[in-house]
Amino acid sequence: MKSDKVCAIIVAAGQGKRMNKGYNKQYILLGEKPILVHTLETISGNNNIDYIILVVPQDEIDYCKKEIIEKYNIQKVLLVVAGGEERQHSVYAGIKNIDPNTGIILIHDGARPFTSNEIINRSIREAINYGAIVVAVPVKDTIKVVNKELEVVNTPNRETLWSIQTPQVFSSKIIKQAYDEGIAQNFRATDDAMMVEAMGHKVKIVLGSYENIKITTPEDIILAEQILLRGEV
Ligand SMILES: Nc1ccn([C@@H]2O[C@H](COP(=O)(O)OP(=O)(O)OP(=O)(O)O)[C@@H](O)[C@H]2O)c(=O)n1
Ligand SMILES: C[C@](O)(CO)[C@H](O)COP(=O)(O)O
Repeated sequence: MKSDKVCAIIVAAGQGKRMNKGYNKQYILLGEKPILVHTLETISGNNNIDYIILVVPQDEIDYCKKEIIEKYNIQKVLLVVAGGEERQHSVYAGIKNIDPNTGIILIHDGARPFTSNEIINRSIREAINYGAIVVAVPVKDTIKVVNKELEVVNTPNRETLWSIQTPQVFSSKIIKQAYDEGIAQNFRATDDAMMVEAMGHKVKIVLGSYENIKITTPEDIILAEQILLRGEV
């Protein structure tokens, strides 16, 4: 029996509040397809990924099965499960449902439709070697740390700063242990690597792409339309 399956957990159980649409941002059409369909097509089309667990809000499970997976004929989705209050609870819902023969878990935001096969393949390869990787790009702006009064506290050296994206890819043993411990301790993490860092395991950066944006606020849609057009040329 194959004991090194690669699982992709796609977290799409947020509410898209900052998009302010009145419905979940992942159903906004980019070109002719919802954002979530673009994401799922890239992930399911990747030959290194064996199966997908899709995490969505409890009351959107049936809608996603019918209007996303069936309608757009998305392959490899083994389960659609309900997410939780914060992103980390949604990821954990996915982790708890993996096939026991899974060796690698790739975690990706449903709201990042422009990852690529090249990034996915490279990140899986590095995770096999290293155990824990995050895709990221160097920050372009100068970043300042400020206090509650908005006074500048310090300016970190930009060469040490990277903007973190997904996919984030891990050996299943490492990420499972990190999430079991982190959730039990109510540790708050805005990405998956933070959970692994908290357990003392090193995490390595894999170079991503400035096009691998997370669609968060309305102006991201304008940028996303342009990225999509460029990809279709
Ligand atoms: N409880 C949550 C919160 C977020 N996510 C997912 O995590 C990814 C990154 O989150 P973000 O872009 O911040 O999405 P939302 O939480 O939906 O946005 P907002 O904070 O504006 O409501 C998204 O694919 C989102 O669906 C999730 O699965 N479960
Ligand atoms: C995981 C993530 O995509 C890394 O940039 C991001 O932190 C998730 O977004 P959120 O706004 O924190 O939910």
